[in-house]
Amino acid sequence: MSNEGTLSGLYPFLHGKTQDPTKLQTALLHSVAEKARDSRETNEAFFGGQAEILVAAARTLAGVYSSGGQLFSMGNGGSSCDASHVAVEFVHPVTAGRPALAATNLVADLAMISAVGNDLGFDHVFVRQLVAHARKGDALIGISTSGNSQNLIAAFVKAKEMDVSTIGLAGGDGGKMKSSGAVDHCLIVPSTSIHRIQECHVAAYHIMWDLVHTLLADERGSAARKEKVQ
Ligand SMILES: O=C(CO)[C@@H](O)[C@H](O)[C@H](O)[C@H](O)COP(=O)(O)O
Repeated sequence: MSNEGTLSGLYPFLHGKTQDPTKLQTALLHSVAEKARDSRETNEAFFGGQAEILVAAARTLAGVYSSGGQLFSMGNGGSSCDASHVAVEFVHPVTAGRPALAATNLVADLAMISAVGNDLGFDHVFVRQLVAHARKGDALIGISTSGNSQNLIAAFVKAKEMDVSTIGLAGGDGGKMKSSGAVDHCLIVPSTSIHRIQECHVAAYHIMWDLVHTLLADERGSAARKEKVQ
């Protein structure tokens, strides 16, 4: 899936070993086209293969919200930014008229992360917060390009012990996120390129957010119709 290796010919240009500006421009344009194609193909393969898992995850999350639960999000590095983005998306909907839904980003508090990381170890930074804040019936989403970040896996395992629903966004072969059996809905981007995986993750949680609102609106509509009939 990844085409990262095929572009290694570009690097001599960037290190000034080749002085031909025309060749460099051609190589740069070629790189844009190649990466855009890879991005498109990865996106199509991902959503083509995993739409049902995405809908199932959205149904679970809509159920959590309609029962008064909330969402927690987590990730490392670039995926920590995605975890933050997920929480903002739910709390502060960009589309007018959609209700705010409770979501907490477990990566937001540096004092918390440094205290738990320093005292107990980095593997505990999400588990600790989950135990403190989550309740039975809530949901946890974890984002990892490799699927192998131990702090996420530990939190997923703890979430299942606490009856918290789990949604995972991974890449490659899904790593431990898939093999742990602790993730109820595991979406795996079929690529080994971190960038392509991250791009699909953003699209996946945007779509999931939209599906959750659609499901909740449908539920409100059904309840209103029932009330009218009675
Ligand atoms: O890919 C980026 C930035 O885009 C890196 O910062 C990356 O997120 C970090 O290496 C993470 O620690 C990787 O963790 P994970 O995605 O495998 O869970």
